[in-house]
Amino acid sequence: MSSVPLVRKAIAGAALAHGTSSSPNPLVLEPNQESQWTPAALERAGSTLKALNRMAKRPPVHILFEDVGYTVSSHKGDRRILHNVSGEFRSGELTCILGPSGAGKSTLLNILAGYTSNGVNGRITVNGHARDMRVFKKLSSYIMQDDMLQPRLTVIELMRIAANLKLGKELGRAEKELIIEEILQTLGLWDHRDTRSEHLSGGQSKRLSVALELVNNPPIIFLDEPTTGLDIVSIRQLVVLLRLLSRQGRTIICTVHQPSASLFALFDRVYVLARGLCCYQGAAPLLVPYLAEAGHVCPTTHNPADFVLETLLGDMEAPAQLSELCQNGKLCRKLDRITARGGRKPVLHSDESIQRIFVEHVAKEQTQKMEFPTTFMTQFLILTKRMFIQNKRNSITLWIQLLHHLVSALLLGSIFFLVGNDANAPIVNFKFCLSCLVFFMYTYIMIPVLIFPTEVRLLRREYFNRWYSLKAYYAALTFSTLPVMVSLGVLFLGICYLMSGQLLEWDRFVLFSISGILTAICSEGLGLAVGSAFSVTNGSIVGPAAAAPLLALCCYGMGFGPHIESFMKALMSASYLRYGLSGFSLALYQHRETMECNQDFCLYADPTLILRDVGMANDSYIVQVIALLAFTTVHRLLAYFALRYRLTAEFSNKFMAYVSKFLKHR
Ligand SMILES: Nc1ncnc2c1ncn2[C@@H]1O[C@H](COP(=O)(O)OP(=O)(O)OP(=O)(O)O)[C@@H](O)[C@H]1O
Repeated sequence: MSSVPLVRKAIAGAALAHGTSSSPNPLVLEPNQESQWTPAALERAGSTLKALNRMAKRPPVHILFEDVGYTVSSHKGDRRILHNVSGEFRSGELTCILGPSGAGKSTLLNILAGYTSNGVNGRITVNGHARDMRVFKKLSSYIMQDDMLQPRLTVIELMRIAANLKLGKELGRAEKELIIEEILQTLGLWDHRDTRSEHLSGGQSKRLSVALELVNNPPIIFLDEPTTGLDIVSIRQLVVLLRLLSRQGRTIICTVHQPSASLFALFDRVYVLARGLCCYQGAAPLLVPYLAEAGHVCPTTHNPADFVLETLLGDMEAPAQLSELCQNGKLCRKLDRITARGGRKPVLHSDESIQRIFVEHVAKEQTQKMEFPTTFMTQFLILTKRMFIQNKRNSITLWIQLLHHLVSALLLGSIFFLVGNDANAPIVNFKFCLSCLVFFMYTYIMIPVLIFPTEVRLLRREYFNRWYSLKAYYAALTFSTLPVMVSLGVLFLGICYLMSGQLLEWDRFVLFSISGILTAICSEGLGLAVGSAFSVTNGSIVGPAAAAPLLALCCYGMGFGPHIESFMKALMSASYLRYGLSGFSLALYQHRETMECNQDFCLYADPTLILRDVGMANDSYIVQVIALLAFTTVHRLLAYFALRYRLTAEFSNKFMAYVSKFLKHR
């Protein structure tokens, strides 16, 4: 079988991606169009194919699913979203899942990609074997509908990070660079390699999402609504590109809302869903005859994709009727020759050879102990570097933070001006400590509460596609915020300390600063836990609501320290802020000479009396530090687990299932 038509198509796709095509439909070439292809376009397309094929060391993958159903539970009872649909997606084909809004397209894609598994029934096999998610995830990439790109990084930087994380030491630096260049050339992004992701157009962003996932050459790519929000030219470019990639032996499955007639013709296989039922599965050109067979005759001037959607929405009986006709996806309409003109079957390997390659590949993957392509340390270093660069480039946020710390420090310094060594005003100085504590608490709880929910959305695709472990991400996140937090915290405390007239002793200032920074780290952990579990709106309520009782508990007993009730003492020990406040107070008053008294009698000239009356006389500084570290660990573990659950689609479903069970049993 000649490979010339295939190469022609690749050339066409690549040329289109480079904007050099003048053909209205570059994927279908007439013989006399040959001369339109310049040597440069030929060379470029040839090299594109070479590059991607050189990477293609992965097995082709066929996915078969039978009687797949999906049920969600809510307090109103169970709801069936997918009704035992079947189907098959093959290597070398570009498949489109089509259907009206709410038909269950994304749900089916989530199930096939392995993103949803709770509430799912049926069988999914990969090349004849039951799907093993551990292996399958290494073979597939899922580009989600609301996919977001890491901001403040250029296209080439993002590609390098993806290559370093996904390819590890498998390839050297030069080879990685070559692969990156070739992928970007193929996707028409090479000229934009120095553009930051937030400045890319919608179409370029979608193509970059595909480029990032292509780095490790996955044999299966799932894309949920990749064309949403794009103009007609960008949609066409993207679909042509996906078709080119499928021709290299990949299985590409995407959901599409309403493709135009010319776009529809670019898909090899169409899977039509309506009300959770499969209404058609097979070659795109056979959809119209199939509908006619069922009594729905598509006018010749009509777009088949529009017609099928209108039929499914306009005729209440149509989904059930069509589903019965194709046995809910069990029957597939196949074309002997898939392409309309001069093409060939896109299957690149026989089933037996696929089976053999796949079995070998699976065996290899299973013997490899590593869950991710790189070690924890490599992931940690790459992610930390990425976060540092992003933080550094986010100069407005840095300036706002600096201003916030400076203004607050000057304000507090002015309010508590030179109260530090005044024996008449020890309670005022205690309030100064409390104000510093409140500053660290609110600042560092609210930053992650407001920022982290967006970060979770950014993280979702990378985490699901196994770029790195959550532990590495979390460790990098913790580490990357430290330098700014410590520098700004020390600046704030330094200004406050000097203006409030505390004793000018280095050791006291160091202990005072340690308490402040630890309170900030601990508060950030709490903010991360809230930000991981809740949306910005809910988190903005939950964050301060959680902090308020902790704050009340921390300053209980002011003035009657020796008489604090034991149960209140137990409650107070549950507030990490108490340890912060105690740390501040001990740093200022422990082992201190008598304070200045400019009156006849100053009750609190002896600093031990102040500590006694605020209930901290028996506290030890080191215990406060250990307690703050322990709370930091607890908060960060909570945040880690909340994030892990949040990153799986299952979480909300499971949560709703528990709520509904609870309501039913009442
Ligand atoms: N976890 C869930 N809880 C309740 N309903 C759900 C859940 N997941 C999906 N659904 C419902 O299932 C139906 C199918 O949703 P899905 O997102 O798969 O549709 P879709 O075909 O992708 O729609 P669109 O094209 O508009 O994105 C919708 O009615 C949706 O409300």
